[in-house]
Amino acid sequence: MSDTPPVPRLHVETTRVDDLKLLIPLIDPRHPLIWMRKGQGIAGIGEALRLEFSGPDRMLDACAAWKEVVDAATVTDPISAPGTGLVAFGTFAFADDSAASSVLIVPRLVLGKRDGRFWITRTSVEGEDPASVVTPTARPLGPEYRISLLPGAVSAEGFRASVDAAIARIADQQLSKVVLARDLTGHLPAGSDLRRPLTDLALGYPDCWTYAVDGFVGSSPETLVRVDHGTVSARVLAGTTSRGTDAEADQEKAVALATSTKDLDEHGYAVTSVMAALTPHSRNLTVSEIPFTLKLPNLWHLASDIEGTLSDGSTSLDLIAALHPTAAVAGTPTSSALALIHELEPFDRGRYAGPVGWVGADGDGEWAVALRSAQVDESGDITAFAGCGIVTDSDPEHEYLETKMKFRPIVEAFG
Ligand SMILES: C=C(O[C@@H]1C=C(C(=O)O)C=C[C@H]1O)C(=O)O
Repeated sequence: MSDTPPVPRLHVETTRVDDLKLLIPLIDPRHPLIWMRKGQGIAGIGEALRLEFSGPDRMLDACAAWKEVVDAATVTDPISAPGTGLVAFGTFAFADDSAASSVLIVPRLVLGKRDGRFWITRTSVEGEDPASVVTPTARPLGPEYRISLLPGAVSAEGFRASVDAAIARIADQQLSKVVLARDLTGHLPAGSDLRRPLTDLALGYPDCWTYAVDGFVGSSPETLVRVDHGTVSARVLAGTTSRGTDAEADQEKAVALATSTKDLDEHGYAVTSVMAALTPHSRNLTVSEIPFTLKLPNLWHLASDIEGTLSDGSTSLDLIAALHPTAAVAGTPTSSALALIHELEPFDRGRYAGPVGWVGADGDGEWAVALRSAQVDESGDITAFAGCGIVTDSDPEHEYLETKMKFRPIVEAFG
């Protein structure tokens, strides 16, 4: 079921600018919109249009609604690069029955930087004075704050017990892999400036997608899908180990991960699920022959890059609908894994592990799996989730420690 307002006519104009310094100081402290990696990306200010979706068809409904918005819009875009012209930032709930809304937001103003090019896109709704969309200036960050995030619905013992239960189901051959998460919760002081944690995430995790959409913030290393002028790509992650305490130990960790049967199995399920979802929409789909080790400040992941050519004109929204949920965040087979998640996780994942990113007028876009994330509500309540893939050889204590590593970006950005 979706709840979409009538489609307004948007007037969108992109202009090239000489330079844009840092994006984060320009955005709204309470309602930041950002998508960036390696210092490049797009930042949004205000809302020209907000579309909300829910239910099992939330992504397909978003595809249909976005087509209507695009058809009704007038777009002037002399640059025509990823992120210029009409764009919407989006975040989608993980589960079909989630109480969390899924949204597409077209900002009034988008500021972008990519490959040495800088631009501003102004969007007004028909009938409005386009001059009312003013260019922002950098605002100093609000007061510093540090909060603690503590176990919410699931304690450490509770999580280990769920992992045990999942291992038993796998031993029973009810499924091959399931991804189980636990939650941390906290409360932000009134008026907290969300640009502070976002700055920490963007600087601390430059190789990850730092995002903020509708109070949902984080830094994800996993590209669900990227569509750019007919090419489709994805980065699949699954299989994790801690960083070593010195260079030699670190290298040993990476080698052990790359040769661990347990992690390679876990990774294989995730790659297979992405290949199966993309194959009907692509040709020449290739995947790294063997997974490589991806080094992040807090951990190592096993990673595979997938690339191909779009064969059926799908938009990035069509593809997130086809891909979600991959075995990196649900399990294998998908339906049994989702049923077990429902049974063992006593919470709604909200937008955690769902698609987060942006879509353009031509359907191109970049979407990450919303990992290393936190949802900040208007009241200041904050909820974060982290999970890990459970397979037959998993060990509950080890998996618990893995969630701790995965919480680190968010815990340190807010703490
Ligand atoms: C589920 C998460 O991460 C996913 C699970 C991984 C694993 O089990 O090794 C690795 C990367 C992600 O695909 C998370 O960060 O919460």
